Amino acid sequence: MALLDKELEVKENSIIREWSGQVQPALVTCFIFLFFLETCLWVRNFRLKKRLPGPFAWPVVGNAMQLGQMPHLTFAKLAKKYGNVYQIKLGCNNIVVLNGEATIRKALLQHSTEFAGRPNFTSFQSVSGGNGMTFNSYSKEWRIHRKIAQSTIRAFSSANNENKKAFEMHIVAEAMDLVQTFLKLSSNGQYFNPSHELTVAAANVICALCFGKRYGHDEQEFRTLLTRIDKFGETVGAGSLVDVMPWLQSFPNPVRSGFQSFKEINKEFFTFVKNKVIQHRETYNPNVTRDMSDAIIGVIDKADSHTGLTEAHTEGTVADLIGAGLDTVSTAMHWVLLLLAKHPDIQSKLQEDIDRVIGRERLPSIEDKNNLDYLNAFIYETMRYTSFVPVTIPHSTTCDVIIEGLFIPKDTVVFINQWSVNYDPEKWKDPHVFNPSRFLDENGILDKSLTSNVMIFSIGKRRCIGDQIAKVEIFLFTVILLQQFTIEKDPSQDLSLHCSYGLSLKPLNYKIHAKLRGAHLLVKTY
Ligand code: HEM
Repeated sequence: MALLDKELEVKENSIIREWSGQVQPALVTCFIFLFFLETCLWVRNFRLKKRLPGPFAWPVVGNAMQLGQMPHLTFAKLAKKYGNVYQIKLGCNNIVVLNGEATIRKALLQHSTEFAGRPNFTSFQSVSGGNGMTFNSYSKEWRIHRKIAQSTIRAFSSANNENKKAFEMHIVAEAMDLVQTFLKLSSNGQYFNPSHELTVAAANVICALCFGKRYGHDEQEFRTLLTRIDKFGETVGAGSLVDVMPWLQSFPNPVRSGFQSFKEINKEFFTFVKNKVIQHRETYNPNVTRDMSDAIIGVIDKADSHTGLTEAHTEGTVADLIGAGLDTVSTAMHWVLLLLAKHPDIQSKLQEDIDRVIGRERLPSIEDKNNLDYLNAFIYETMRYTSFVPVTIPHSTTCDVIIEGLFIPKDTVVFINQWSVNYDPEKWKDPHVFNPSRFLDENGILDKSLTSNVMIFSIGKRRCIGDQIAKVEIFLFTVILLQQFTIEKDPSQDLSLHCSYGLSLKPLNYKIHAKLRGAHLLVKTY
């Protein structure tokens, strides 16, 4: 038996050797053929001006291997060589990359409809049950959908004084809860990673608006859900390989397992939101609008008009707002704390201003915003310097379009490199230096013509619809934390600006200590 096994083994080995002896040259020939074919096509299209400028794309993978860890930096480098509009290839997909303020403005404002689409990516269909607004392409239905989401946000944050105040109180309440949590985590001189607490705080603001409910910092189920959502942006960010190389799904590899967990995260998150919306539907009273979920149910589910939208879109909209609202604001606050700890001189100056304008006897309010120019400058500089949404969610062209004299066909995927706007050396002196004062004029007043040059919320038809509420949240969280604490870095750690890449850039783990500034903490006033 053993002999037979040995014989079979020998036979198998020789078959494998023979097979690989035939297959390997065939593979190499195939690759060389593909390479020459690709080169000939590239040269022909380039000569016939059928192809936009851009780097040579390798067969099968295109330029995927050239993107590096931080694709937005590679995109900016390539713009120096090929101009502000060029083409790369990821897998078999042609992708146009737009760089620089003038080009991006021209595309997204002057040709707003042409650039308002979203690619038909598989990963996008897993988000918000496939019925959200953010990841769906441009259409008549989509326009109605976006209007509903936009007016719901406005109604609950700025439509009238009463709602403005209620929104402000939600944020102040969360900020004060964060103060208590930081105090606990800093007890006995401890240093802690603020990441999770910031996510809970941001999630609670948007959950309070959408569901009229908030969660405690130590509610385990909520914490687990939020930790998993943290990974969401890695798959939908520009340069993610899941959608452009579908063949990666056919054998075990990190991209495939990343996509599996992306689908699970989305399912879990969407089920959480859907259940809340269903509870709202069951207790819905048309005479009392309790929160954003009720408002959206009222406009989509209960409306007589033929919007083309269904109950599934109601759930998709709420999921969109929560998803977009928590990750971005918490990432912004993550950078704010890191930069405060890294620049104690800037932090002291901010606190001096806060003490002068607000003092220690009352809580800050949104009315203080106009009197705190240096703090506003600090927040704008944080957004510019970190450019933490470096490339927008991928767009696509809704029809053929010509930009900067270059032809882009319908349904082309378009990456918009916001980072290139925020680091343009023509616009910003020493862009790699963190300097909030660049936004102040000689009298220390915020220069609004400069702040409008920071690009982080995108522009045009796909511009972020939560920009105003995000700015209010970031201002109130920052001013309250700075009034109560001095943020100190862990002396045993070098505070680096290294971050992970995805839809948003997130700082890598760091630790801080929140040192109480006064003898006692202001009592809760809500
Ligand atoms: C500092 C915080 C935020 C930043 C930096 C930010 C940035 C962005 C960016 C870059 C986009 C993509 C635009 C594009 O594809 O061209 C976007 C889209 C969006 N944002 Fe925000 N966002 C923030 C906060 C929020 C908040 C708080 C909400 C709502 C609660 C929100 C809701 C949305 C929605 C619904 C979209 C999709 C718009 C569309 O596809 O038409 N965002 N945001």
